[in-house]
Amino acid sequence: MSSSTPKPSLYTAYSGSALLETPLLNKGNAFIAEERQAFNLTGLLPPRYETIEEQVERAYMQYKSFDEAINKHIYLRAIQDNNETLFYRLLQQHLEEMIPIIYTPTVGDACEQFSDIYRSARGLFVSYQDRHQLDDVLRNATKRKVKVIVVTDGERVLGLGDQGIGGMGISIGKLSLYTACGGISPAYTLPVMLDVGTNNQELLNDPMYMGLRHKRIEGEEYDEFVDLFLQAVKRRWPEAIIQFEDFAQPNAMPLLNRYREKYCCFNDDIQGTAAVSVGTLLAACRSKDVKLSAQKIAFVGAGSAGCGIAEQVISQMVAEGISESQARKQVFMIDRFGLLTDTTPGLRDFQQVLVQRSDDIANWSFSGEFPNLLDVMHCAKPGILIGVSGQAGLFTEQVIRAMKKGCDTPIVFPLSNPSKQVEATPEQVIEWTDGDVIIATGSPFAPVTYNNKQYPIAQCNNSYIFPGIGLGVLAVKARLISDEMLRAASKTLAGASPLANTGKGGLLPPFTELAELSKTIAFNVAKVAQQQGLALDVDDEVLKQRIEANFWRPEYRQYKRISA
Ligand SMILES: NC(=O)C1=CN([C@@H]2O[C@H](COP(=O)(O)OP(=O)(O)OC[C@H]3O[C@@H](n4cnc5c(N)ncnc54)[C@H](O)[C@@H]3O)[C@@H](O)[C@H]2O)C=CC1
Ligand SMILES: CC(=O)C(=O)O
Ligand SMILES: [Mg+2]
Repeated sequence: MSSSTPKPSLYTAYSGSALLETPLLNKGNAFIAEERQAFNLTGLLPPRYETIEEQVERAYMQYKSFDEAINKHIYLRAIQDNNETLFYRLLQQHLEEMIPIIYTPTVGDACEQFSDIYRSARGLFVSYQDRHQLDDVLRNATKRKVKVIVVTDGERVLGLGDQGIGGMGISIGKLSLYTACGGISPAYTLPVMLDVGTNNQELLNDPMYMGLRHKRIEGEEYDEFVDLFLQAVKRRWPEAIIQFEDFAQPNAMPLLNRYREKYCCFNDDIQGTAAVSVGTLLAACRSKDVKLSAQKIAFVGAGSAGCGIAEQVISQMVAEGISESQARKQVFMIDRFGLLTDTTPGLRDFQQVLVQRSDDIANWSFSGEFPNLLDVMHCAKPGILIGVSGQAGLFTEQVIRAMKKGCDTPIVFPLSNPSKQVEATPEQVIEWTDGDVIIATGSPFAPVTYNNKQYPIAQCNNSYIFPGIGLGVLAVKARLISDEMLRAASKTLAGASPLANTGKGGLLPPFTELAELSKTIAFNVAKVAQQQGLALDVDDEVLKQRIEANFWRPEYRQYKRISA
């Protein structure tokens, strides 16, 4: 991808080693002779000028020399910390190969090993001990004009539980996708780790662990700290989008509810996941020529992601014409102790509205206190099964075979990340359904060949949604991120399904098409924001131009010197 007009020169006061050590500005051997002279770089670089294409070639050769995914990750992160333009150019050229390295599944290993593999600083570590000087902390950020923040407290990183400070890895990975797939300039992105301690004893015992070495701060103190942080963000970058990422269940929904009307924020695991899942389900239903509202759907894992998707599924069913109470009857939430019913104790408020009524399951036969997943398969006969439990192997052969007996062409989405936490592998699901299945996973899986037929495996991951949301929100300076805006993203994704559109190919378009798709998502999201009075009212042509103008490309600019 290359822009038609060269970018204007960039004026900078940096020079010498400071310029080479600023990843947003560093060009390595791509500094031309005049720049080397003007910026005191002569002698600091090998003499030969190189184009970015030549640099990419060398970097790719070096990348290939690593066998293990985690080492490839460390290598790519080092390039990112040295020369961001080169990093994104390399990524752009090898997107399909490298997304699993910078994102799920390898980012999971990077979070687990964060302190062991730590090389250099990136983003902001906002720690509880610094709570009285958050304005100073934010002022220290190396980026001056921040437009997108991904913030985590590391308590539920993918399906890997509490990773403490290691959560920074997921904020970094998400923002890399904002740039690679949503064109948000890396100059405007900021990964944030809110360090409130960790309850992961292994980390607390680990001499290498770099975070605060105490149990997590909880309750009022925690809430106050998050609030102080958000207020400081608002003062420093009033228009920034804040993406809450990988907060654990007790905090995820309350934080979203507390701030969704106040700040331009969203929770990726609740809302982004709901948008991508409903979009992918709509595509799956369209390819089967059935309506989502005619389906029964079972969830394994009634947490943030599960309940977020379920509510969005219900909205979609209602939009298709059935009543809300009927829609709720068609949704079966299964958690650790079985099906959520009106007699299940200790449910959170967002779970209570998703229970089955005892009356409605009175004629079910099951032996435990609550029906388990297999009972739900036998008694409800759902056509859709979604896994968001973070627990590997919960979709057993017995479960999948029972499901297949009860419906035509099951739709099975084991969405837990990273790959090692998946509820069942695509290979297993395809075998247990004799190849008659529509499948999508949260992490990438290679296509499966079964009975001489090839099955591409769609990656139903919120990364299809958030880059386009970011691009759209920034294009019209939206004040808030509404459910309707997320629904527009979801619908756009559903409309781009090769399988639903042509009867062939993947359920979702490949990641290599995501940059273009993100622009369409951005446009549709921005239109809805305008209609809701949440954004600048520009006409469609101007909106398209703004989206293009905001879309950063990894190309070097020429530098001109300004005095310090
Ligand atoms: N594909 C995607 O885009 C996304 C995938 N996810 C994945 O979903 C998983 C869950 O994420 P959240 O909902 O945020 O976490 P969460 O902790 O809020 O929810 C997980 C739920 O699973 C339940 N669970 C645990 N063991 C179970 C069992 N044996 N049977 C039934 N339920 C069980 C827990 O009690 C909990 O309620 C993670 O693995 C995450 O990686 C989350 C967001 C996006
Ligand atoms: C994809 C994602 O956000 C998660 O697994 O938490
Ligand atoms: Mg997440």
